[in-house]
Amino acid sequence: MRKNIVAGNWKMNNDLAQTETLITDLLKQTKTSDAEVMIAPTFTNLWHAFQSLRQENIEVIAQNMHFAENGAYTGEISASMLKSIGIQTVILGHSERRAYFNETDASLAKKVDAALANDMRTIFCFGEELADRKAGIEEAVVESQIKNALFHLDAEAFKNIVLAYEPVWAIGTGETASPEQAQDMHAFIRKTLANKYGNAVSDSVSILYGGSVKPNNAKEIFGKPDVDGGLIGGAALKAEDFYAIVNAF
Ligand SMILES: O=C[C@H](O)COP(=O)(O)O
Repeated sequence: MRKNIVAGNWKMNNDLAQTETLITDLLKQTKTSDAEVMIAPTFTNLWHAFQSLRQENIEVIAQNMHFAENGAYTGEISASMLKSIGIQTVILGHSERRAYFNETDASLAKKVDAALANDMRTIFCFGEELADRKAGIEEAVVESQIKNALFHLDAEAFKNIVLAYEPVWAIGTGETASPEQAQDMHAFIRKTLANKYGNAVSDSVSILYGGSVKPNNAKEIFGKPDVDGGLIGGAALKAEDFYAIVNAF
């Protein structure tokens, strides 16, 4: 079902002590919106964060996982390992994973399958680079990322998929897509889904925007009809800023 979601992607930030401090600060905040709240700490802090927040309205999610169930994949973590410590949701396809760790639409399709096979929810990220937007091919790029990684799925699978549109040029740069640019792309994404799966699927999938969302721009971005929340990087590292964004709905 389509929901408002605000997910904080902590990326490779916060050791255990810093994680404890940030969680303490998060628990001091008041939520006034209906948004589902999630945080994605590093793997080493998932168990601690999960234990600290299991009674709270903050879901602890993973930033990545491998597509295999187990085996000789040094340094990797599987869906069932995440499930075994209570993690139900995983971010897949972040542009940093694609850029620095050679993740491709094909490998991401396998990861999505592994998450679904383990009954996990996926926040699937995609988005164009600056050169794509300058060349006017941003919709074609986004369409191919979605098609190549997700269109082998049946309609039922989309109950466990959340989409996150993150234009690469807006991530960590302070340069946000305008609310209109975000809305235009989100409407295009919904149309792409509708063409393949029909309106029942396209209307029910949450589509998040990510890329320099801050307390001072969240309200305008979240006010657009096809924007169902945000995937937040830098601003998720300060509890007050993160909750100002959560409460922007
Ligand atoms: O996963 C989060 C996105 O990469 C956005 O990061 P940012 O809010 O620091 O631009």
